[in-house]
Amino acid sequence: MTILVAQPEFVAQGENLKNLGEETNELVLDGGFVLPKTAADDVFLAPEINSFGKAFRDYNAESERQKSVEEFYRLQHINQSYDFVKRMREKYGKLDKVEMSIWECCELLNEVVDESDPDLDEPQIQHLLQSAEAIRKDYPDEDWLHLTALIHDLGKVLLLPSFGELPQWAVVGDTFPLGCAFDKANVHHKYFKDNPDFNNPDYNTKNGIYTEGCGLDNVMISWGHDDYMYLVAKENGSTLPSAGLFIIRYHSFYPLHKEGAYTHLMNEEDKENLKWLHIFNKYDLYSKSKVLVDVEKVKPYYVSLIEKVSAFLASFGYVILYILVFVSLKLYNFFFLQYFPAKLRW
Ligand SMILES: O[C@H]1[C@H](O)[C@@H](O)[C@H](O)[C@@H](O)[C@H]1O
Ligand SMILES: [Fe+2]
Ligand SMILES: [Fe+2]
Repeated sequence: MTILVAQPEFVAQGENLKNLGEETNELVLDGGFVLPKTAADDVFLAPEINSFGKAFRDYNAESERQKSVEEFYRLQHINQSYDFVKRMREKYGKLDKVEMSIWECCELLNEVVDESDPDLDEPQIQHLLQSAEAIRKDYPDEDWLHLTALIHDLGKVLLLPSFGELPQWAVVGDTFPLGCAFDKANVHHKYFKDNPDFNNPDYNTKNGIYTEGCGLDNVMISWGHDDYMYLVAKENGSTLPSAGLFIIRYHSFYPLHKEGAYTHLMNEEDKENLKWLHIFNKYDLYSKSKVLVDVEKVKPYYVSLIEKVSAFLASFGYVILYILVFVSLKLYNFFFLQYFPAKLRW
């Protein structure tokens, strides 16, 4: 298995489904997750209803849960302003909270439930494993994708006391850019009218402070678990391919990846990476289920994925390290730094 991928090659979905084998149109219900079973099937067949008996991401459904989700978006839309995001980026950019491994952090999500999500009210460690297990089945060789799924929502630890105990509106929910007009494609768009940026003439035009094609890297996106995890990955020197980092950073940016809004801000690299995000999104969304993953059962696989190269280092020892350090620092990175160091600064 290749473990060091500079940038994974994009394979059209039908191609990738070949490994599912059988030439049948039958659907397989697997822990609530429906997979298409034919190699000829180019179209991903997603489950039609979530575990509450509603359509996925139906923000207008009549239910108690939907009322609290709407209240969540009211608060989020009012409070996430350009200045707020700027302050959060500065504050959390210091990475002075704690030091812990990826798996330790996953376990903290046992305590976290996402109030913005109409499709899942299970502890978030379940969501990490449900999405990672689902994507692993269809893409068995793309270990960077398994790891990306495992960590994509880890930033939700921001809700916990040792990470600053931010309110839900500052951690979860769909994301959107600040510094330009709020697009109608955002769910519950009406609540933006009470956002301090709404009437700011610098911010309320289509491009606002940005230029067309400037690249999402240069855009201030609402603060939350996506940007925080991206920052942690980046600052800890993660060697995940750029598509993995893109998925982590923009997976909640539904107005863009689902509705096609704000695409004028993307550059060429963003467009390439978006193809992988589209694939990832199906697993992120449709794996949400009441059928829980047995954490202890799958733990060895994910722990070994996180630790992969440390084992390599231990077996070859310092002699090789000594030689390689002198050959080139790049080679050192290539052979010894897996996607993440053992302990991360958060
Ligand atoms: O409610 C959900 C949840 O917070 C997810 O983690 C996020 O990625 C989605 O965009 C959002 O709709
Ligand atoms: Fe998320
Ligand atoms: Fe997710």
